[in-house]
Amino acid sequence: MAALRKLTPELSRSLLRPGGLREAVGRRGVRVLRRSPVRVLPPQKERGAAAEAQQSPREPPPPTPPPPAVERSSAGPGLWYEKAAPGDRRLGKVVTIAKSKKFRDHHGKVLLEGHRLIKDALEAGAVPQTLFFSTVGHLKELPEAKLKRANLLKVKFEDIKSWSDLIAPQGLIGIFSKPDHAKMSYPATQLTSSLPLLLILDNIRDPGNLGTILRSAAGAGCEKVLLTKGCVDPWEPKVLRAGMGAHFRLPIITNLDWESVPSNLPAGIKVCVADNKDPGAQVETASVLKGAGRAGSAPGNPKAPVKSKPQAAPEHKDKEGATGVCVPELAAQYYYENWTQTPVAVVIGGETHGLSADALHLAASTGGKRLVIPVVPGVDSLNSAIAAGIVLFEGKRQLLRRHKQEDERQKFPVAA
Ligand SMILES: C[S@@+](CC[C@H](N)C(=O)[O-])C[C@H]1O[C@@H](n2cnc3c(N)ncnc32)[C@H](O)[C@@H]1O
Repeated sequence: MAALRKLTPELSRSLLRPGGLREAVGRRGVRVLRRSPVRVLPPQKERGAAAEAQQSPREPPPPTPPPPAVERSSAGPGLWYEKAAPGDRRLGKVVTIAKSKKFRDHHGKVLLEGHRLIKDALEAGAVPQTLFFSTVGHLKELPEAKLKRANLLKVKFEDIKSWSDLIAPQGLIGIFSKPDHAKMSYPATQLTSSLPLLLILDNIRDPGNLGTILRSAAGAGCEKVLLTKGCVDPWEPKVLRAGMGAHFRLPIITNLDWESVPSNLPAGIKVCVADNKDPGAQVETASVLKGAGRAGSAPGNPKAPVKSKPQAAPEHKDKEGATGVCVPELAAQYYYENWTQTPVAVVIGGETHGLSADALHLAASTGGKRLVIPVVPGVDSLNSAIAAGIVLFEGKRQLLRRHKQEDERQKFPVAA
């Protein structure tokens, strides 16, 4: 009976509600209340009255649950950030993006780590989506205006450390929309130092090499870099790390097939190839299999046996009967002899197979040459990044010297 008395106020409240209640007997003989499975709604007016009755001061409606708590703090005017709860799924995404090219391509997102890289990216106009940081101080060092549309998420340094690839993580990682070179604005100093010198990369597979080459290209003042299909993704974390910000200093055009390379080059360009192949061997084998490895050592005398005019050789079959793609003959010269004209491009071959037949055809069609870095006989080819550095900085030296000579001719014209 005591239990029944306890229920009485609840029962009376329930009876006020439309739809009615029915009583049922509980397991231990105590009457408990159950909602009727069928609710008959009164006409609209009565429902309003019932609602009013529910909202009377004596009968307050049950409080609506509050929205999920999001702790937001200010990092400056108009700059709000959240604190990540343990197990926040956005943190997991970071790792996925970092590791999967497929994910990066599919979602059009890239991962950038470290203060300097993120600052460079923001200044070049890259669009941040989410920024993970461990202290508010990190945000203060970045251009504030560029952060306003990003999700800012404060996480524990230990978490960043556990995702980070860096030896000394800085506590700052960002997910950005994949930058579009056509929409980037590169640093003024880079633009004013830019030379009519382009770089084409042919199957560079190693992330460390690609990053190092991009860094050298930016340092030499290259106008842009073209990456043919087969090169490693430049947005891979290891490439970004080795690139040291080069990605945001000059246009990098990716995933090109050889047919579309010429349309990405300025008109009238000469394309040269950096080549470790011994031109002496070229006389005997005017054609090589497409993609097959070629002689690895640099020549003693690169000029001796080659013809100066490039010409395409016909297709042939090799000993095993596989159809080969013929490569044209190209004149060879040492890299330190004059090869620059305005504009000029250099192709660097891949680590495994060296220069492709496509690269050699492009060079032949533009009147380009093989550029040879002489090495001690018996020493194998140079690392692609080292070769790129040597050739690019020599190209820079030649272009600047020519520029200086032209300047002097204009200042002090020789009287006819
Ligand atoms: C590691 S090498 C390629 C080795 C490859 N196994 C071959 O035999 O061709 C990669 C690229 O670096 C450049 N390179 C390496 N050594 C060079 C040299 N001595 N002179 C000019 N370019 C060189 C070439 O563009 C070459 O295709």
